[in-house]
Amino acid sequence: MHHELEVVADPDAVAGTAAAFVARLARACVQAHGRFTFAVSGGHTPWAMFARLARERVPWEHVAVFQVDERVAPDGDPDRNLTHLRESLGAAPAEVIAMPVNDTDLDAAAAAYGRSLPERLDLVHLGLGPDGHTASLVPRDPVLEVSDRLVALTAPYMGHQRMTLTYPALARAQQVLWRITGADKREPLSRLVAGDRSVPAGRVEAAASLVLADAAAGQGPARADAQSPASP
Ligand SMILES: O=C1O[C@H](COP(=O)(O)O)[C@@H](O)[C@H](O)[C@H]1O
Repeated sequence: MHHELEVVADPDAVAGTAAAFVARLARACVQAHGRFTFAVSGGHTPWAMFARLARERVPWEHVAVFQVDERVAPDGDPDRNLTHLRESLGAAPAEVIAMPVNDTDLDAAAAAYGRSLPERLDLVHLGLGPDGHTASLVPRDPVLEVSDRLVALTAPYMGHQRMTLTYPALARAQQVLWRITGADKREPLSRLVAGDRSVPAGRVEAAASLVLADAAAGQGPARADAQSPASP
């Protein structure tokens, strides 16, 4: 698929540009159809963007936040994406639809989460691992081949089993926003924008894709690719 790439100076500029993009899209979607459906990824780097987003003009009472992926770990665990998401959103009155990773029957829980997803996700926010993973679509895991479910479980990866949206769920995105920082992402970023399907991120399909990267990640071959202003 085609990715628009915008390279900005540093992680702070990525966070600010991404937050402004999300806020503009949220306002436009709420004005157009009364709701903004937003799926968010986890990891270590998104939270600066969410802290900035909390200061933007967003119609939070009309925002539904879904999770892109989650570690199977207890509520409040520092490894849970939800823990950081809730902290970052603070008092923003968004509806958060958490992945049910504490259910005893995780397969049934994943299927139930799949049923809760809307037909259309206005925005899916994704990160990129140094190994080319995105969401919890991790290299060599059978989850990469799941085509009949919207939500699935992985084998243990970096300390935890994960629940993740699958490629068919990500394909419900009207817009994907990738937020990529750091020199360790340079190689996978090059592969992503080149459409290299040998890395998990390269297999994501969606209606539109904007890649926001800092200079450390966006140097090299990726930098020569298309650049465009970040507006929805
Ligand atoms: O494990 C994960 O890592 C990726 C990348 O995280 P980042 O902090 O390096 O951007 C993330 O997108 C995914 O949601 C997460 O579970």
